[in-house]
Amino acid sequence: MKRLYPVMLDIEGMRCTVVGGGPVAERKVRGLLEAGADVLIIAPALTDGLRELAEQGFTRTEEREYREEDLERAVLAFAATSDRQVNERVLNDARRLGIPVNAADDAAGGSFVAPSVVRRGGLVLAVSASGSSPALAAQVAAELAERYDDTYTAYTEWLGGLRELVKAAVTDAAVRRRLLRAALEVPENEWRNDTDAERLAARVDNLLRKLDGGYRV
Ligand SMILES: C[C@@]1(CC(=O)O)C2=NC(=C\c3[nH]c(c(CCC(=O)O)c3CC(=O)O)Cc3[nH]c(c(CC(=O)O)c3CCC(=O)O)/C=C3\N/C(=C\2)[C@@H](CCC(=O)O)[C@]3(C)CC(=O)O)/[C@H]1CCC(=O)O
Ligand SMILES: NC(=O)c1ccc[n+]([C@@H]2O[C@H](COP(=O)([O-])OP(=O)(O)OC[C@H]3O[C@@H](n4cnc5c(N)ncnc54)[C@H](O)[C@@H]3O)[C@@H](O)[C@H]2O)c1
Repeated sequence: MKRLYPVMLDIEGMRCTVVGGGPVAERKVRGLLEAGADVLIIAPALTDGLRELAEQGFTRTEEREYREEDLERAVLAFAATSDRQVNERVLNDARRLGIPVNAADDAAGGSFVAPSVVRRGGLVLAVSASGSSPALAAQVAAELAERYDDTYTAYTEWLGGLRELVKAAVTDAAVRRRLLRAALEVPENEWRNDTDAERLAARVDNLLRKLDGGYRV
């Protein structure tokens, strides 16, 4: 089994080429669109879902067989056809061009695998079994989706706003760290009230005062 290195890529506005137009390609395309990618789909036949996305202008689509030029300017490539030889060509072309490539039909053949993903605003949970069991990855992600409900969308936003303030106001790194950890103890009924900049600033002040030693900015 490969030892994989996880990353969270910023692909907003960047060209990602998906070769194939079946249900597997559709799943990849939807994930790419959630990250704001500029998706190009190459396939002679498309699922209804992919056709709809193209008609609504969310993707560019070429209804034909793959050729190497399709990878031009791509930052990511996906080989998701049902034809092993075509997928192999996509893998080789992408490698030659230095583009990271996903092989939907071969866990070991690509340069990255697609994890199962749960999004809660800024909180993104990605689960992989490194190709050994996509079903397990999906099951664990479903469990996480229950554990981390939609509350985490607003919670992550609150934490992000608070952290910006703290980074600007607290110069001591050790204090900053303790404060940001203490922020995780603030109960939901309290952080929900921090609806404007003034209340958020008061929260930072309050957390600072509660730290050992009564440190204040
Ligand atoms: C996570 C997820 C993300 C996504 O696709 O976006 C994903 N597969 C999902 C579902 C799924 N895929 C398959 C089943 C049937 C049950 C089973 O076989 O287990 C189910 C379950 C279902 O459908 O319920 C069959 C399958 N998958 C691969 C092969 C080829 C091979 O193994 O060689 C075959 C055999 C095909 C055949 O038999 O012909 C290959 C890959 N699938 C991966 C990802 C990568 C490794 C991920 C990892 O292990 O961490 C990897 C290597 C390549 C890649 O695509 O990146 C998505 C769940 C999304 C969600 O629901 O959240
Ligand atoms: N990674 C995964 O999660 C996963 C899950 C199940 C299956 N698979 C694998 O992924 C493959 C694709 O699955 P699917 O269910 O989407 O298949 P599918 O048969 O529904 O679709 C295959 C697609 O490939 C396109 N295609 C064929 N030749 C092409 C070419 N020369 N150029 C461009 N496009 C071409 C077809 O037009 C079609 O859109 C399967 O063969 C299987 O090996 C992967």
